[in-house]
Amino acid sequence: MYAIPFLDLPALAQIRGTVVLPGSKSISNRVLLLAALCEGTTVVHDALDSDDTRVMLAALQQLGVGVQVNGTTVAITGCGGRFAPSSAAPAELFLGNAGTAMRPLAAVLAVLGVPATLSGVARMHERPIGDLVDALRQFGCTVDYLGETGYPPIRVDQITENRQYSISVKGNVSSQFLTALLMALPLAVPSPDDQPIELRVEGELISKPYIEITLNLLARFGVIVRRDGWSRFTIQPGSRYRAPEHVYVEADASSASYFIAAGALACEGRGEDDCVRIKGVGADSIQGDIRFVDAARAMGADIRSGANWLEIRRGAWPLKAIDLDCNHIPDAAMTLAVMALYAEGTTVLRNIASWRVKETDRLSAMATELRKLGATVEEGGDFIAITPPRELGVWRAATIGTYDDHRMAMCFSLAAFNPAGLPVRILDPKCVAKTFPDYFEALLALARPRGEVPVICIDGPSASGKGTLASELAKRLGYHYLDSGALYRVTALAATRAGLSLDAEHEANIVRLIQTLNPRFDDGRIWLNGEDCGTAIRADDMGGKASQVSALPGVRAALLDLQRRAARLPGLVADGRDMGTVIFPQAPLKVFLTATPETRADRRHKQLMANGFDAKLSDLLADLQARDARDTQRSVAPLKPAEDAKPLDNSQLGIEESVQQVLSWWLALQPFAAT
Ligand SMILES: Nc1ncnc2c1ncn2[C@@H]1O[C@H](COP(=O)(O)OP(=O)(O)O)[C@@H](O)[C@H]1O
Ligand SMILES: Nc1ccn([C@H]2C[C@H](O)[C@@H](COP(=O)(O)OP(=O)(O)O)O2)c(=O)n1
Repeated sequence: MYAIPFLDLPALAQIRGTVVLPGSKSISNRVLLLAALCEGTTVVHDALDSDDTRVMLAALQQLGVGVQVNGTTVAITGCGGRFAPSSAAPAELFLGNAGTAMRPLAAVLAVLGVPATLSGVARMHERPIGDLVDALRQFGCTVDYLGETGYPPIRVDQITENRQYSISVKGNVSSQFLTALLMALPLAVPSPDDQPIELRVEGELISKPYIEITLNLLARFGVIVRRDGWSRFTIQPGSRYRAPEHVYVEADASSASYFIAAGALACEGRGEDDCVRIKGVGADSIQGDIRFVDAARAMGADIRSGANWLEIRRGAWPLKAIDLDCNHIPDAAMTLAVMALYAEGTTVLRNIASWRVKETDRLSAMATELRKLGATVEEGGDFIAITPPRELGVWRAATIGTYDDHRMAMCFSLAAFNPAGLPVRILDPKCVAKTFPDYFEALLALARPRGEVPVICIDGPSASGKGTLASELAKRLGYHYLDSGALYRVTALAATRAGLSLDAEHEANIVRLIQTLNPRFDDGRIWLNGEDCGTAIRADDMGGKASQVSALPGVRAALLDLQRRAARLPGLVADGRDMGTVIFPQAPLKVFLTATPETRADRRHKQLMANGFDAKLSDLLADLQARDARDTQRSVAPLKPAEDAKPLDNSQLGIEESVQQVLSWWLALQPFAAT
């Protein structure tokens, strides 16, 4: 996950490969709650691990439900409808911004009469719950507003006897209200002698497919609800939830929409494997958003599907504009809005008033951000009409606001396929954690850049602070980091261990040795054939040895490809001696970092001491000067600034000042207009 203020996506050209999507949020949270209401244990497989499922699990634990998480497998030991919070005081449940937790939990607790308060983040307190509360009150439930009437936070308490068995609920604001009632009310009629409960939907029911998911899952847990059209549902007496032992969660169909769209935009392949392949969700899906497939086909996508897979290629190009009632796919419809940027003509998405009460006012947010890219957008009460930029010159490199809305962030990543070849800046990319924490990693693993992957080179002499600066820049930009010196150090370590002298006579053997080495860098650690060799290569004498092997032309050639392959999306910061001159000569920013020899020797001394190595300052100074001499005077790829490198002497600068300087150089090179 990219927990950084912004992520710059370089212009993307193509996409192909297989993606395994995380589990569906809607199914995961329903299944977790239903399992909690059963007697016995249900093992939920392939569950989504995200912000919204975490708040659900935390709430269930607070209510005394047994929860055991092992990756994406969650074992829930239910309470058979009798929650047992650990303390006698009302449970205080914090539900973040998860509508799929707030609404059903509120209903279940109210129907069971379990005293509790339910709250969330500020946006959750702006998302309506009044229609649900009105329905619950008809059934004798006690629900009070703790803030503004009609919105969370709320408090539920003991249920009263004053109940009706024919309850009306409005269907036009959020289908989650009906879902919540359908999940909660069976708890009230466990005996065959109970009265049936009739639920009447007033007004048009929106997002019907989500109700189908609910009914489907209720049946999986042993409760059959009778449905008459979409306006009357009957909860039968004798309803009891039964643990199905194992439940498999489908991959999220809404998350699939981004990869379906990306394939339609940028997978021109025709070969068997030359496609975007989505695993875990397909034609047999119970999720409403699978119908996004039809909408994407209508826009021109070439899609094949099996029971639980999809294969996507570009079909018609440019895409075809559509005019579509999107009431059945409110979430995935956002993806259509961004696909509209690539269509001929104006795309109109209708009947999407519910966008206004989602994670943010999605109608207004979508219109604002699409306009930043150069599109012409008309925003109505319940529709949006999008006309793409007229010509290439109208596209703009935009800084996309994401409004703490995962779908805004994911949708707008698709703008990186723009024909103008412009990058896209996504603000607060970590908001995808709501449903798909590794979304950007998954996208970037399959996408190819339109041009070169952006690279920042930091070259300079030993102990000038290259590694510190480069790794910090990488962290802040969400880029990969290449510590090229570590490759020479690993080579020196392996050659020394193999008893090879580090000279020209043994060059061929050292080169052969490199071919067998399999260094792996992960999370700041360096693995060599399964051994964590991070400490060994930092030993006092290993810098000098690395410098010796690095003077051998064969060694440099053998390590060349390995270094270039490190340039992966979304970008790379590389440090070494010849990053700017030899390895990445096309890099848009090259920095030549220096500091006086005394400063550098002093830094290295402190660093070694802090790491538990003993070293004498005067020896270090002498070693460093010898190394400078060898690195600058060798025949191949000597240490020297690239012609277009920016010099930075950080003798008098702190680490943060150096980072800020280079960041400001980098940001000044980007085409984003200030927003
Ligand atoms: N600008 C700076 N000011 C003070 N100390 C620094 C600065 N940059 C780096 N250092 C410190 O100097 C030491 C050597 O830095 P390092 O990044 O390992 O250098 P290099 O990769 O160039 O050999 C580290 O302990 C680091 O914390
Ligand atoms: N791109 C590179 C990186 C390092 N080297 C060589 C030269 C250096 O003296 C050694 C060790 O590099 P490293 O960056 O780890 O050394 P310092 O941390 O700067 O002391 O490797 C190189 O020749 N080319």
